[in-house]
Amino acid sequence: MVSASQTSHAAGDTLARRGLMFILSSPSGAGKTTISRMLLERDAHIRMSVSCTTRPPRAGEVDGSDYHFISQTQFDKMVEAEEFLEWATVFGHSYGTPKAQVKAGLKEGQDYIFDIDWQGTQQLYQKLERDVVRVFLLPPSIDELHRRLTGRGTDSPEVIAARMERARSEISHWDGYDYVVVNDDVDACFAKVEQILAAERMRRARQTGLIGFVRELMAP
Ligand SMILES: Nc1nc2c(ncn2[C@@H]2O[C@H](COP(=O)(O)OP(=O)(O)O)[C@@H](O)[C@H]2O)c(=O)[nH]1
Ligand SMILES: Nc1ncnc2c1ncn2[C@@H]1O[C@H](COP(=O)(O)OP(=O)(O)O)[C@@H](O)[C@H]1O
Repeated sequence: MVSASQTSHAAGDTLARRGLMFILSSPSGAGKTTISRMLLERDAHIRMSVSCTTRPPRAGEVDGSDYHFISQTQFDKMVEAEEFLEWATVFGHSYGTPKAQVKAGLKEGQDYIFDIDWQGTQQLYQKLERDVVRVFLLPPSIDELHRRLTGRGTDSPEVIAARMERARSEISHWDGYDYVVVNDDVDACFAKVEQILAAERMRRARQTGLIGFVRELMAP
């Protein structure tokens, strides 16, 4: 008997696949950054799409890794030159997804995480529907959201108040997403997000190597 590993295509994991755009959105403080970092640490096949922003860096944030921190003038030039896949204004600052890295990577089977808001999600979905997976994280309660924003210790009381103010309107966009996960226990939430990613990677349309493999299986 011939085992799967003896066939020319071996296991399904080795088949060519188009990359996917894994979007994580949530109201500020619900846990997007935490879940993204866990994914990046544990999954060697996914990279972060690093956004440009005009917001000042928070303590501990690294330029080029958390964001590309740029001036409004630089941002406006990039908009003009159509260098963003999408961009939006959030909390009075500009945020945008640079095009260059992602478009080339997807073709080569590279997956990307996008920590972007609902406006950016809509724009990416309109442009690249078949590559996009939209995941929305909810906090277990509004009080817990407030505790997390305060506990993070990165924002002034005024900024926290503005983020809480905006949370309800962000939550109202929950129905523009494919998956909604409540981030109560962080490990349980992460396990669900991992399952979504695993299933989405197996979608037939993404597995570009399947045609040859199936032909081979069906050959007389
Ligand atoms: N549309 C869009 N939104 C972004 C981008 N980068 C970050 N955001 C969103 O901007 C909002 C504010 O982000 P940030 O200031 O880092 O605060 P956070 O919500 O505490 O992570 C969040 O909802 C992010 O998901 C981007 O490139 N495009
Ligand atoms: N499931 C959770 N339980 C308790 N605290 C959490 C959980 N998820 C995230 N946090 C904490 O809440 C704060 C906000 O999380 P963060 O990932 O920065 O949110 P976001 O990126 O959505 O603004 C951080 O201090 C983080 O450590």
